[in-house]
Amino acid sequence: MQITQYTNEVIKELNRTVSLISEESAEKLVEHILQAERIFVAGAGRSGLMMKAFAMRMMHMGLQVYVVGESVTPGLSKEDLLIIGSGSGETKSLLAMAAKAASLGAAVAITTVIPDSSIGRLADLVIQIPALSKDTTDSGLTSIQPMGSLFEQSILLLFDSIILQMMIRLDLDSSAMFGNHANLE
Ligand SMILES: O=C([C@H](O)CO)[C@H](O)[C@H](O)COP(=O)(O)O
Repeated sequence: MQITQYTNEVIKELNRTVSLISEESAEKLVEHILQAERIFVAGAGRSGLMMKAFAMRMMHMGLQVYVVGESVTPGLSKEDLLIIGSGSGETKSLLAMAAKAASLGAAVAITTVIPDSSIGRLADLVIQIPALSKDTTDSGLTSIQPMGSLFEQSILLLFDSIILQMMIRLDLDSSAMFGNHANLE
Protein backbone atom coordinates (compact mmCIF):
# COMPACT_ATOMS: atom_id res chain seq x y z
CA MET A 1 0.00 0.00 0.00
CA GLN A 2 1.21 3.53 -0.70
CA ILE A 3 1.91 5.86 2.22
CA THR A 4 -0.97 8.18 1.34
CA GLN A 5 -3.32 5.18 1.17
CA TYR A 6 -2.20 4.26 4.68
CA THR A 7 -2.97 7.82 5.72
CA ASN A 8 -6.49 7.46 4.33
CA GLU A 9 -6.97 4.19 6.20
CA VAL A 10 -5.78 5.83 9.44
CA ILE A 11 -8.28 8.66 8.92
CA LYS A 12 -11.07 6.09 8.44
CA GLU A 13 -10.06 4.39 11.68
CA LEU A 14 -10.09 7.73 13.46
CA ASN A 15 -13.49 8.62 12.05
CA ARG A 16 -14.92 5.35 13.32
CA THR A 17 -13.30 5.71 16.74
CA VAL A 18 -14.06 9.34 17.56
CA SER A 19 -17.68 9.00 16.48
CA LEU A 20 -18.14 6.43 19.27
CA ILE A 21 -16.79 8.63 22.08
CA SER A 22 -19.53 9.68 24.51
CA GLU A 23 -20.36 13.37 24.09
CA GLU A 24 -21.66 13.41 27.66
CA SER A 25 -18.37 12.24 29.15
CA ALA A 26 -16.40 14.72 27.01
CA GLU A 27 -18.68 17.55 28.21
CA LYS A 28 -18.15 16.41 31.79
CA LEU A 29 -14.39 16.69 31.29
CA VAL A 30 -14.86 20.28 30.13
CA GLU A 31 -16.87 21.02 33.30
CA HIS A 32 -14.21 19.42 35.49
CA ILE A 33 -11.46 21.44 33.80
CA LEU A 34 -13.31 24.73 34.12
CA GLN A 35 -14.15 24.10 37.77
CA ALA A 36 -10.67 22.97 38.81
CA GLU A 37 -8.30 25.38 40.45
CA ARG A 38 -5.36 23.79 38.63
CA ILE A 39 -5.09 20.99 36.09
CA PHE A 40 -2.41 18.32 36.17
CA VAL A 41 -1.92 15.94 33.24
CA ALA A 42 -0.09 12.62 33.20
CA GLY A 43 0.68 9.87 30.76
CA ALA A 44 3.55 7.58 29.80
CA GLY A 45 5.25 7.10 26.45
CA ARG A 46 3.29 8.26 23.41
CA SER A 47 0.12 8.68 25.50
CA GLY A 48 2.15 11.07 27.66
CA LEU A 49 3.17 13.09 24.59
CA MET A 50 -0.52 13.60 23.75
CA MET A 51 -1.19 14.75 27.31
CA LYS A 52 1.64 17.29 26.98
CA ALA A 53 0.11 18.60 23.76
CA PHE A 54 -3.21 19.06 25.59
CA ALA A 55 -1.48 20.78 28.52
CA MET A 56 0.21 23.20 26.12
CA ARG A 57 -3.09 24.28 24.58
CA MET A 58 -4.68 24.72 28.03
CA MET A 59 -1.70 26.90 28.98
CA HIS A 60 -2.36 28.94 25.81
CA MET A 61 -5.91 29.44 27.13
CA GLY A 62 -4.52 30.92 30.34
CA LEU A 63 -5.44 27.93 32.53
CA GLN A 64 -3.09 26.88 35.34
CA VAL A 65 -1.84 23.57 34.03
CA TYR A 66 1.08 21.29 34.89
CA VAL A 67 2.60 18.12 33.49
CA VAL A 68 3.25 15.58 36.25
CA GLY A 69 6.95 14.79 36.55
CA GLU A 70 8.29 18.12 35.26
CA SER A 71 10.74 19.80 37.61
CA VAL A 72 8.53 22.89 38.08
CA THR A 73 5.30 20.99 38.79
CA PRO A 74 3.98 21.75 42.28
CA GLY A 75 2.06 19.48 44.65
CA LEU A 76 -1.55 18.53 43.98
CA SER A 77 -4.37 19.58 46.29
CA LYS A 78 -8.05 18.71 46.61
CA GLU A 79 -9.24 21.62 44.47
CA ASP A 80 -7.20 20.31 41.52
CA LEU A 81 -7.93 17.91 38.67
CA LEU A 82 -5.61 15.14 37.48
CA ILE A 83 -6.22 14.01 33.89
CA ILE A 84 -4.57 10.76 32.90
CA GLY A 85 -4.18 9.40 29.38
CA SER A 86 -3.62 5.66 29.44
CA GLY A 87 -4.80 3.23 26.80
CA SER A 88 -4.44 0.21 29.06
CA GLY A 89 -5.39 2.01 32.27
CA GLU A 90 -2.84 -0.22 33.96
CA THR A 91 0.50 1.63 33.70
CA LYS A 92 1.93 1.25 37.19
CA SER A 93 3.38 4.74 37.65
CA LEU A 94 0.05 6.28 36.57
CA LEU A 95 -1.93 3.96 38.83
CA ALA A 96 0.19 5.12 41.79
CA MET A 97 -0.43 8.77 40.80
CA ALA A 98 -4.16 8.23 40.48
CA ALA A 99 -4.31 6.54 43.89
CA LYS A 100 -2.32 9.35 45.50
CA ALA A 101 -4.47 12.03 43.85
CA ALA A 102 -7.65 10.30 45.03
CA SER A 103 -6.26 10.03 48.56
CA LEU A 104 -5.61 13.80 48.49
CA GLY A 105 -9.23 14.41 47.52
CA ALA A 106 -8.44 15.70 44.02
CA ALA A 107 -10.68 14.77 41.10
CA VAL A 108 -9.23 12.17 38.73
CA ALA A 109 -10.24 11.81 35.08
CA ILE A 110 -8.92 9.28 32.60
CA THR A 111 -9.13 8.75 28.86
CA THR A 112 -8.70 5.03 28.32
CA VAL A 113 -9.61 2.10 26.14
CA ILE A 114 -10.59 0.06 29.20
CA PRO A 115 -12.97 1.75 31.69
CA ASP A 116 -12.82 -1.30 33.94
CA SER A 117 -9.03 -1.02 34.28
CA SER A 118 -7.31 -0.36 37.62
CA ILE A 119 -7.05 3.40 36.96
CA GLY A 120 -10.53 3.51 35.39
CA ARG A 121 -12.05 2.06 38.56
CA LEU A 122 -10.29 4.71 40.68
CA ALA A 123 -11.27 7.66 38.50
CA ASP A 124 -14.19 10.04 39.07
CA LEU A 125 -14.62 10.49 35.33
CA VAL A 126 -13.84 7.98 32.59
CA ILE A 127 -13.84 8.83 28.92
CA GLN A 128 -13.77 5.60 26.98
CA ILE A 129 -11.91 5.58 23.69
CA PRO A 130 -13.10 2.62 21.63
CA ALA A 131 -9.65 1.88 20.20
CA LEU A 132 -7.04 -0.75 20.99
CA SER A 133 -4.61 -0.53 23.87
CA LYS A 134 -0.96 -1.32 23.18
CA ASP A 135 -1.23 -5.03 24.05
CA THR A 136 -4.85 -5.77 23.14
CA THR A 137 -5.20 -8.76 20.91
CA ASP A 138 -8.75 -9.92 21.57
CA SER A 139 -10.91 -6.79 21.97
CA GLY A 140 -12.84 -7.48 18.78
CA LEU A 141 -11.63 -4.14 17.38
CA THR A 142 -9.08 -3.99 14.61
CA SER A 143 -6.53 -1.45 13.45
CA ILE A 144 -3.84 -1.54 10.80
CA GLN A 145 -1.68 0.47 13.20
CA PRO A 146 0.71 -0.92 15.80
CA MET A 147 0.15 -0.92 19.55
CA GLY A 148 -1.58 2.18 20.93
CA SER A 149 -1.39 4.44 17.86
CA LEU A 150 -5.14 4.62 17.28
CA PHE A 151 -5.75 5.46 20.95
CA GLU A 152 -3.02 8.10 20.99
CA GLN A 153 -4.25 9.80 17.82
CA SER A 154 -7.85 9.67 19.06
CA ILE A 155 -7.10 11.42 22.34
CA LEU A 156 -5.10 14.10 20.54
CA LEU A 157 -8.14 14.84 18.33
CA LEU A 158 -10.55 14.64 21.26
CA PHE A 159 -8.45 17.07 23.30
CA ASP A 160 -8.13 19.49 20.37
CA SER A 161 -11.92 19.40 20.04
CA ILE A 162 -12.36 19.98 23.77
CA ILE A 163 -10.11 23.03 23.38
CA LEU A 164 -12.39 24.34 20.62
CA GLN A 165 -15.43 24.08 22.90
CA MET A 166 -13.59 25.71 25.81
CA MET A 167 -12.49 28.56 23.52
CA ILE A 168 -16.18 29.35 22.96
CA ARG A 169 -16.96 29.08 26.68
CA LEU A 170 -14.05 31.35 27.62
CA ASP A 171 -14.55 33.69 24.67
CA LEU A 172 -11.02 33.16 23.36
CA ASP A 173 -9.73 33.14 19.82
CA SER A 174 -6.46 32.00 18.33
CA SER A 175 -4.83 35.43 18.47
CA ALA A 176 -5.70 35.90 22.16
CA MET A 177 -4.22 32.49 22.89
CA PHE A 178 -1.12 33.32 20.85
CA GLY A 179 -0.40 35.93 23.51
CA ASN A 180 0.58 33.03 25.78
CA HIS A 181 2.67 31.27 23.14
CA ALA A 182 6.32 30.62 23.96
CA ASN A 183 8.54 33.45 22.76
CA LEU A 184 11.91 31.96 23.61
CA GLU A 185 11.88 29.50 20.73
O1 LIG B 1 4.24 4.44 24.45
C1 LIG B 1 3.18 3.84 24.44
C2 LIG B 1 2.53 3.30 23.19
O2 LIG B 1 1.63 2.25 23.46
C3 LIG B 1 3.26 2.93 22.04
O3 LIG B 1 2.29 2.84 21.00
C4 LIG B 1 2.22 3.92 25.57
O4 LIG B 1 1.54 5.14 25.42
C5 LIG B 1 2.89 3.81 26.94
O5 LIG B 1 3.50 2.57 27.06
C6 LIG B 1 1.85 3.98 28.04
O6 LIG B 1 0.86 2.98 27.95
P1 LIG B 1 -0.63 3.27 28.32
O7 LIG B 1 -0.62 3.83 29.72
O8 LIG B 1 -1.30 1.95 28.25
O9 LIG B 1 -1.19 4.26 27.33
